[in-house]
Amino acid sequence: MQTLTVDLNERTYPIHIGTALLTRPELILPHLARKQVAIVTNTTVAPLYLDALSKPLAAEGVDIVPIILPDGEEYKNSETLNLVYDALLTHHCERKTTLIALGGGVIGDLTGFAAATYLRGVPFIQIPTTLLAQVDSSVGGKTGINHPLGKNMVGAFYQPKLVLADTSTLDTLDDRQLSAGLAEVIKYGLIRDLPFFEWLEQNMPALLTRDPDALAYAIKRSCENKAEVVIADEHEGGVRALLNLGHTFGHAIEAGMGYGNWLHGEAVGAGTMLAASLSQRLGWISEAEVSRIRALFERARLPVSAPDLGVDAYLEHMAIDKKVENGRMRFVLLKAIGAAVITADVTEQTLRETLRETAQHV
Ligand SMILES: NC(=O)c1ccc[n+]([C@@H]2O[C@H](COP(=O)([O-])OP(=O)(O)OC[C@H]3O[C@@H](n4cnc5c(N)ncnc54)[C@H](O)[C@@H]3O)[C@@H](O)[C@H]2O)c1
Ligand SMILES: O=C(O)C(=O)C[C@@H](O)[C@H](O)[C@H](O)COP(=O)(O)O
Ligand SMILES: [Zn+2]
Repeated sequence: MQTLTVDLNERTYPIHIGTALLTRPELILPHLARKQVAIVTNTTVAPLYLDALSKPLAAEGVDIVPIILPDGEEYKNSETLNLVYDALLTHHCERKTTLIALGGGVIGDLTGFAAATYLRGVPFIQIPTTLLAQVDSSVGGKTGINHPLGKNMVGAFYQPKLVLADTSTLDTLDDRQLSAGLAEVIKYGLIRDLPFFEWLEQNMPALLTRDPDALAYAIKRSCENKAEVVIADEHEGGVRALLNLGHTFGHAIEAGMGYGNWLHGEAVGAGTMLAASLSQRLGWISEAEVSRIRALFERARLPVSAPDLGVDAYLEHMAIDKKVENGRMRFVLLKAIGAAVITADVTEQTLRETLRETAQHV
């Protein structure tokens, strides 16, 4: 097992990464304020991993409240959040009850927001079971739910007490979901870590065939990158926005296509290609660099062309992006592979030209 630390003063917490961690209650017990946990999961993950997590904890005298939600991005909303509050209240969960998120990013984001708001805040633990959740969503404390008008529009910054990334759970993940997770892995290389990008170019076949050492390294390096950014800027006053590369376009794709139709990672992949193309139009990166980025996404089996929602529909979705400041959109763009910046210096004409590319790819 490898352990990283997200150093945030009184909110500091460990990320444990390794195999067969789910069944080790000794990793969880020190982080419980009392011996009661509510395990929030979904109808897909519960039959796979709920018992493996619950039974060893119950054997240590922990009272378990299982909360099993419907599965899908389309359920990351206020109705499902209310189901969590209902269950917590029905079972008399208290301020020292710990919420455990067992699942992918949807469960993690929603459970984290429930924890931030139930009784004005209860402790929570992230047990991510998708690659995407292990490399990104379980770390850093962004929690929340979707609104019909926009992704993650209601939420809170609320850090977990512990992240337990059991890489054995990835054995049951399908290939499409594995690729979706790789989109966020590639993101770290693009925004701040050229050597990691180069490592990914060398090791993509090993990742796709689920070589355990390659996966463990990719997860660790991703979490190190994410932790460094979050430590520098927990509440996204500045540099944290770089973690949003590809997301301004990507969130528009997810909402515009209907939540769940494009996976988050797929939308980030296609959105990152639009960000790369926009960076090229501004003269910041070369055509050769754009091709190199496209080649890596293609090898990760991710879409590199965005759907044709229509330019105006894209602009409408993007106008309510969380990075908008004084009514102006701000974009995360590339100065080079491994060097992202945030800028508001994009004319509507350049943006429209970039978005018109989407129509050419369908
Ligand atoms: N908070 C953050 O910083 C952050 C970062 C990135 C993404 N996100 C959010 O995360 C969400 C995407 O997360 P995701 O890609 O994990 O999707 P997801 O949570 O929908 O999980 C993908 C699918 O895999 C299933 N699953 C989970 N674990 C499994 C396992 N071990 N074996 C088999 N099936 C399994 C799930 O039930 C689901 O059907 C989006 O809502 C996105 O906005 C948040
Ligand atoms: O942790 C962050 O910061 C990120 O931006 C990580 C993203 O991968 C993630 O999808 C996040 O939820 C997007 O942030 P949002 O603020 O645009 O919802
Ligand atoms: Zn993301």
